[in-house]
Amino acid sequence: MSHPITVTVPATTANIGPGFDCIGAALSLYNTLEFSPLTDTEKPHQITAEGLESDRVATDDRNLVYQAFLKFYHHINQTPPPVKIHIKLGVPLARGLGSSATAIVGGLVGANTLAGNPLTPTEIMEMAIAIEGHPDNVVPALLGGCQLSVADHNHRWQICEIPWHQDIVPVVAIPDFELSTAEARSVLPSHYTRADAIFNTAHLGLLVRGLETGQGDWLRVAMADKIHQPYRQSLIQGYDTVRQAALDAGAYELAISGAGPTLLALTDPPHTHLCVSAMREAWRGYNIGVDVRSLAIDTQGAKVT
Ligand SMILES: Nc1ncnc2c1ncn2[C@@H]1O[C@H](COP(=O)(O)OP(=O)(O)OP(=O)(O)O)[C@@H](O)[C@H]1O
Ligand SMILES: N[C@@H](CCO)C(=O)O
Repeated sequence: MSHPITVTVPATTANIGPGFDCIGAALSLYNTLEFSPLTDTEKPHQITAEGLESDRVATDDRNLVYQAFLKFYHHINQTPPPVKIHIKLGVPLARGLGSSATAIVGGLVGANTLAGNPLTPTEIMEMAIAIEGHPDNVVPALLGGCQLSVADHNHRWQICEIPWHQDIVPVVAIPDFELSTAEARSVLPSHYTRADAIFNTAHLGLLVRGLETGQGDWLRVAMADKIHQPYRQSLIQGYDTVRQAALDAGAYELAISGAGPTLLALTDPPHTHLCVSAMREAWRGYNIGVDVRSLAIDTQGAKVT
């Protein structure tokens, strides 16, 4: 490794209502990871972090960027080189905006670049999905855009980009409490009724067409879900109030972003400012600090410079 390498990875919002574990979109909010050689030392790594909540990031062997880095070298049967990793955090941790995906994708892309790109982008994607356990954050984090990921009978992934209409604005309300994905998955049932399966199938189909066309009538209906949101709403104090505030301000609908607790409203440009302030005020009514932002869809995914 001779030159420092910088990998920029976008946040992602997964599920978008009915697309549990299969659809997600990249957002214009980023983590930046710098990889450089570590010389004149016995240590295998030196990990530092700055920015948003950086004191909450492990800087030892448990660091998720480093874990992914190690897994990459194990996969290619090489000894990992001593590495300095500096993390600039823009994506809040454990809030449902794919922070773990940025770490996994960043660690794999950084390692692959340092090693001279022995793995193809598809192989990196497959490794990222295997580490994260589901594709809906890591795939858009890697590729950008809104991505639907479907495994075939041979466990190969078909990745389908869903066009995102330019007039659909994602607004995220990020509260100042964490909800780990593991906890938010632990409350989900293991079986669902046929009615619930049909409900989500129909709504995901409508969501895909709604995102593509920007048709408000479809988007108002399409974000409903029976697989995860009904079970997670009680973990997010203020959910109903924030949702109602967003709808009253003109949002099409609101969904839990990823595993939560961030809430994602989809709206149109004329209602964006109203929506931002309504969601902020609604959560503040619960004495919950909140950072509300209107974002854009990132179209580039992980970038190496
Ligand atoms: N930049 C980072 N460097 C190291 N570890 C990170 C980084 N970002 C996230 N992590 C790890 O990932 C954990 C959060 O993962 P978790 O899956 O619970 O939430 P999330 O990925 O932010 O949300 P979601 O998957 O719902 O979108 C953090 O607590 C931390 O251990
Ligand atoms: N589909 C995942 C996204 C969060 O990692 C979930 O909702 O649990």
